[in-house]
Amino acid sequence: MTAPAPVPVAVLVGPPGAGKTSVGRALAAHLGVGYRDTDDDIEQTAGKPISEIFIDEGEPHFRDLERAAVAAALAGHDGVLSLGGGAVMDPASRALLTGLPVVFLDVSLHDAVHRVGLDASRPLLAVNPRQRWRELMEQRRPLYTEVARAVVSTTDRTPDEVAVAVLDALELKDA
Ligand SMILES: Nc1ncnc2c1ncn2[C@@H]1O[C@H](COP(=O)(O)OP(=O)(O)O)[C@@H](O)[C@H]1O
Ligand SMILES: O=C(O)C1=C[C@@H](OP(=O)(O)O)[C@@H](O)[C@H](O)C1
Ligand SMILES: [Mg+2]
Repeated sequence: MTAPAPVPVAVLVGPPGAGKTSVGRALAAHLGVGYRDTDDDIEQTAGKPISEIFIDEGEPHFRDLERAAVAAALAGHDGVLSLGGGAVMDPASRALLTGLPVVFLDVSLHDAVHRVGLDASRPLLAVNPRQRWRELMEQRRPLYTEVARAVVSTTDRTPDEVAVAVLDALELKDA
């Protein structure tokens, strides 16, 4: 008999600057489980930072790597998983999220841009970050909402406070 495939205990989605990576680490520590981030997996596969993938091969290539990274992580991780902010744009990735404990980390424009505006490591926000972030969110908010079992705001909260709110939202408090 083959062992059942691992299922992540929580999957975090949301826009850049929502705090997916910071909250994901805090949540994994609270739960005593492993942490995985598809952006880290992509950088490992490519052997270079995301900013360089965008410069050298362009966004479509990054999205191909991201689709593969999401599929691999969802099939092979039983801890906390954070996705890159644009991962939900891919229909195949959205389909893979069906039925999983997905949390949409929401955040105000003000807080997000304060956290990551003009950040060279996020090429999509490298120019005119306020406008770019607003446009990204207009396009993606329905997708984050579609895949999520719960929505948790990270505005005016520390990553630890958000992690506790995620535990609550997913009813993992006694886990
Ligand atoms: N709740 C928070 N309050 C203040 N700063 C935060 C919070 N969450 C994340 N940050 C900071 O914002 C930046 C982006 O956070 P990160 O976790 O990488 O977000 P994401 O993965 O959603 O893009 C980092 O510098 C991080 O330290
Ligand atoms: O929103 C996006 O399209 C992106 C978000 C980034 O991850 P974070 O959401 O963790 O910042 C990273 O995957 C890449 O720069 C593209
Ligand atoms: Mg991140």
